[in-house]
Amino acid sequence: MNALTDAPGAAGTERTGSGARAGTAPLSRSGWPQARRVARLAVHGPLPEVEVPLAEALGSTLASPLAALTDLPAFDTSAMDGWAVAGPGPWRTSGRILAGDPAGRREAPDTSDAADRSGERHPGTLADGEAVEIATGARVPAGATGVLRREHGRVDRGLLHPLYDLAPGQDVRPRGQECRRDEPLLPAGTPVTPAVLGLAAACGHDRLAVHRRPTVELLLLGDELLDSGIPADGRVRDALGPLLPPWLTAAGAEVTGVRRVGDDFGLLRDAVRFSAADVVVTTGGTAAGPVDFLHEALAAVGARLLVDGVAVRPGHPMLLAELPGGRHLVGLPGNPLAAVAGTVTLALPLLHALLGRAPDTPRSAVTARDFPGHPADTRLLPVVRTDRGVVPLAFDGPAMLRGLALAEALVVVPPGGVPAGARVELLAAP
Ligand SMILES: Nc1nc2c(c(=O)[nH]1)N[C@H]1C(S)=C(S)[C@@H](COP(=O)(O)OP(=O)(O)OC[C@H]3O[C@@H](n4cnc5c(N)ncnc54)[C@H](O)[C@@H]3O)O[C@H]1N2
Ligand code: MOO
Repeated sequence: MNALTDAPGAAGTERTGSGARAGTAPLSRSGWPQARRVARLAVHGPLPEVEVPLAEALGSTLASPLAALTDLPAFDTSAMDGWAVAGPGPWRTSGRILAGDPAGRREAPDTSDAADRSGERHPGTLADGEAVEIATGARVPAGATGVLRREHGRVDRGLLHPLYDLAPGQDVRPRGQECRRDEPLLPAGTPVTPAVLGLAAACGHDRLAVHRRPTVELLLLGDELLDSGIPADGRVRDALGPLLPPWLTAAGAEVTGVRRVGDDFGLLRDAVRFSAADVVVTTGGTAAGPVDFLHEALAAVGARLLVDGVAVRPGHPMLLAELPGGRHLVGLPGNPLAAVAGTVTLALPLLHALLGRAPDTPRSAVTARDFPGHPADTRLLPVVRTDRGVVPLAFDGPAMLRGLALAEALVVVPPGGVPAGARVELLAAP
C-alpha cells in the first residue's frame, strides 16, 4: 500500500475488533510529537548512579558534573620543539628537557654562569641570556620567557640566534590554560563519547560516575525470518537482528540478548513476562494479522499501554507499554523502515530518559524541494544533504532499507507536507 494513501484519516482509534487486542484498554493513536514526549516521560527518572572504569563508560551518561582533578596543562608546557629561552637573544644554550622529565631536570649539567651564581634559584631556572633545548610537551623551566621553534633559530658557536622576533610567552601553554583544578568541565546529563573519555583521562580521572546503562532484550518475531542465506520460498532475511543491536548499543543501551521468537502466543507471552531487561524491544506482530500476538501477550502479562499506534508513516502500529516491575516494552513494526521509525520515535527517547541524558538540541535543515506530506500523519524520510538543502532518497517504502542505507538523516515532514526552502527537523539515521 502507498504510505501516502493508506491512512485511516485523522487520528483516531485504528485497530478495532481485533481479537489480538482482547484485554488491553483501547488507546487512541498518538500524534508523533506526543508519542516521543510520552516515551521520554515514561520513566520516573534515570537509572541509579554507578562508578565505572573509563573503559566501560562509553555510551552512558554523566550522573554528576565532570570536574578537573588538576590544572590543565598541569605545568607550563612547550608547544613546540626548539629551545626554552629567557630574555632577549642571543642565548647560550645548554642541556635538554624532554617530555616527561620532572621539574628542574636538565640532561646536561647546567654550567652557565647564571646557574653558578644563583644560590637561591631552583637548579632548573633559566636566567636571562640562557636557553635550553626543549621538546614539545616538556615542562618549560622557571625563568623562561618563551619557546623558540627549532626552525626559527640558528646556533652558531654555542650561541642561539633568533631568526624571528619572539613574543613574550610564545609557544608556551601556560599551566591552567584549559582549566583549573576542581573547575566543572561538563554538566551531568552529558553523553560519554570518546572525546569525553579522553578529556576525563587528561584531567586525571580513572573512573566516572554515570547512570547505569539500560539493559535491552531484543525479541525478533516471525516464523518467516531466516538468519542466514538467500531468502526464498516465502521466507525473508531478518534485517533487524543485524540493524538494531549496534544502533541501540551506540545509543547507550546494553543489549543483553537477541532472540528469535516464533509465531506462538505462549512463547511470546513468556518471553515478555520473564525477560529481565529494563527494556524489551520486539519487532513484528504489532498489527492485526492472524499471528500478531503482541497486544494479546501484553494483556496477558498485565502490561499498561502508554502508546498504541502513532500518527506517523512509516511505522504507525508502533507501541510502548509499561510492564510489571517497572520494565518497558517497545513494539516495533516488522517492516524494517517502520521499525527504524519506531526506534527513533519511542525506543531512543525512552533509553535516553533511562540514561539520564539531557535532551538533544534539535537539528534542522532546509528542504531543497517540496516534501509532500501525509494528510494526517507525520512522515519520516531518509535524506541526504546537498548544497541546496536536504533531498529525499528513493526506495523509502516501509519494507525497504535501500534509501536508508545511503541516508545522512531522517527528515521529519509534518502532516500536509512542506515546500522547498522550509526548515525541517532532522533525526540521526542509524
Ligand atoms: N490490516 C492491517 N494490516 C496491516 C496494517 C494495518 O494497519 N492494518 N499495518 C501495516 C503496517 S503499516 C505495518 S508496518 C505492518 C506491521 O506489521 P507487524 O508489526 O505486525 O509485523 P509483521 O506482520 O510481523 O511483519 C510485517 C512485515 O515485515 C517483515 N518483517 C518482520 N520482521 C522482520 C525482520 N526482522 N526483518 C525483515 N523483515 C521483517 C515481515 O516478513 C512482513 O513482511 O503491518 C501492515 N499490515
Ligand atoms: O507503513 Mo507501516 O506504517 O510499514 O509501518
